[in-house]
Amino acid sequence: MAAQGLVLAIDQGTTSSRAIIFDASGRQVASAQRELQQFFPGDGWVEHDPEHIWSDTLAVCRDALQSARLGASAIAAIGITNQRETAVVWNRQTGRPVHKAIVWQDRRTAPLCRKLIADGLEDLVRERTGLVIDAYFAGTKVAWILENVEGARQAAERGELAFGTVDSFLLWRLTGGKVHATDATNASRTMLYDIARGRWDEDLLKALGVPASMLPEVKDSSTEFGTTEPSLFGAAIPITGMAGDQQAAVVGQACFTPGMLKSTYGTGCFALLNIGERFVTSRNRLLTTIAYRLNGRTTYALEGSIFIAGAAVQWVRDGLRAIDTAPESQAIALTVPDTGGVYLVPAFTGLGAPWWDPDARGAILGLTRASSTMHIVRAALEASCYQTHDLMAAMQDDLAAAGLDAAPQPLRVDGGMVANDFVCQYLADILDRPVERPAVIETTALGAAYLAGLAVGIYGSTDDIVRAWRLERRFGPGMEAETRRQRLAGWHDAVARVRSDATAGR
Ligand SMILES: Nc1ncnc2c1ncn2[C@@H]1O[C@H](COP(=O)(O)OP(=O)(O)O)[C@@H](O)[C@H]1O
Ligand SMILES: O=P(O)(O)OC[C@H](O)CO
Repeated sequence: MAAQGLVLAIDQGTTSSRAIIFDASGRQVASAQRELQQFFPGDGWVEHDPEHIWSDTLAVCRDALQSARLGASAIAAIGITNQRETAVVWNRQTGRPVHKAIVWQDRRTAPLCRKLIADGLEDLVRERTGLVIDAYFAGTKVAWILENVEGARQAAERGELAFGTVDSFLLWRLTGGKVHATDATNASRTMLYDIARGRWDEDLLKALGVPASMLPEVKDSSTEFGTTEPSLFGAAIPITGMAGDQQAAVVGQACFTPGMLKSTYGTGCFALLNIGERFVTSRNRLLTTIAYRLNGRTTYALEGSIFIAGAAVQWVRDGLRAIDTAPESQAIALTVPDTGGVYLVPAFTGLGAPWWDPDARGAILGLTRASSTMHIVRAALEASCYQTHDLMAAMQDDLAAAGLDAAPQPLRVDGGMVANDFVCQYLADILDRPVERPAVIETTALGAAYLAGLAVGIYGSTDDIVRAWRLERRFGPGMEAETRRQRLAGWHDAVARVRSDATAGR
């Protein structure tokens, strides 16, 4: 046990930046949050200002310390977790970003991705990085910055520019420009990192024209990354944990055994299944990614990424004005016994796994004169459950193909949307497997705190984290098999209708 048991977790997300101070038992001592300004400068373009990311992060850390009336010396370690894939390029000399951060949701590099596919790189990318070629990942975003920012390519070739995902940029700033590093989970989201061999991949760097001199050092997820510049918080604090937010949730949910899985329902939904230390690629267009790297040992996960989950509820609130608040969706959904055959396919920004169809667009189908906003609200919630079903089915098939134990395990859920009991119950019904909601649904930040705490001895091993996990409620499946079959058939028909390549097939 370390002298001090408090850890400060920084959770820099897509829509907000949070700082949460946890004690050794995983209890929240204090927290602070700021909304992050979004920029939409073109169709399908999404940017953040790295200076906002930095100033908000600094502010929430200071606010959390202040609200707990704690000085920096009371904090044993900092853990950082972050929105993944978002790319920042900055000048090493001045520390200034050369462009706004290009966010994971940004689709501007779709044409470059199509070219990479036409050049026959799909198999290479899958075998080395575990990913599909898609604008989602950081690599093509860096290539875009080098291509489109005046002088950037020449500066990069002179070794003057640094690239990093948000964790890496924050680490650079927090250490006063001394450390340029990332962790293996974040590296695994760049499409530039060979996750089987654990090194940046020369062939992919060449294909995208990214100089190796720009890249951060890749470290374990729980290790010494550096210490904060003393002037920032009044004393230096060690930074000892780092992971992408979905991987941090795997740790926060204590999914340390192969076969265990978690799904996080925030803006989007990201399901990760621990597959152990063997790198297996998916035959169902799921991603293989690094779940965590501890003591030099890599654990992999299969990941299903759905771009719209809670964001569909936001749309029902702000676009449709059918509800005033997100939590209200539960009571409204329960006013009707079912959706009356209405399906909402929330392909607002295309479809993610397992379809990977950037040109699909959302739709509400099955409307009749009896349909009401209640049915649509319910359909928006059910959509996340159906999409999760499709991911789970793909995962089970991949597990069986890889010869791994295929017995379905309970799904551990977290994120803002799982406060909704209707969603959790419908999920259990549609998946036909138990859904477990933990006592702490801020598992992303908790996971970052665990990673940081592991490195400074607050936790002796992952066994301590397994013991700390607490169930709040278990939702058991209760739907008739025939009802489930019919609802899923209706959903798949609805998906077929919105897919951009479906028209030709019908
Ligand atoms: N009770 C609820 N029922 C349904 N959706 C909810 C509920 N509470 C929050 N949400 C949705 O969850 C999302 C917020 O979750 P959060 O984990 O904070 O997301 P993120 O980290 O992606 O910003 C929002 O999209 C919101 O619409
Ligand atoms: O910021 P979030 O919670 O929406 O998570 C974003 C994911 O990391 C994108 O891959």
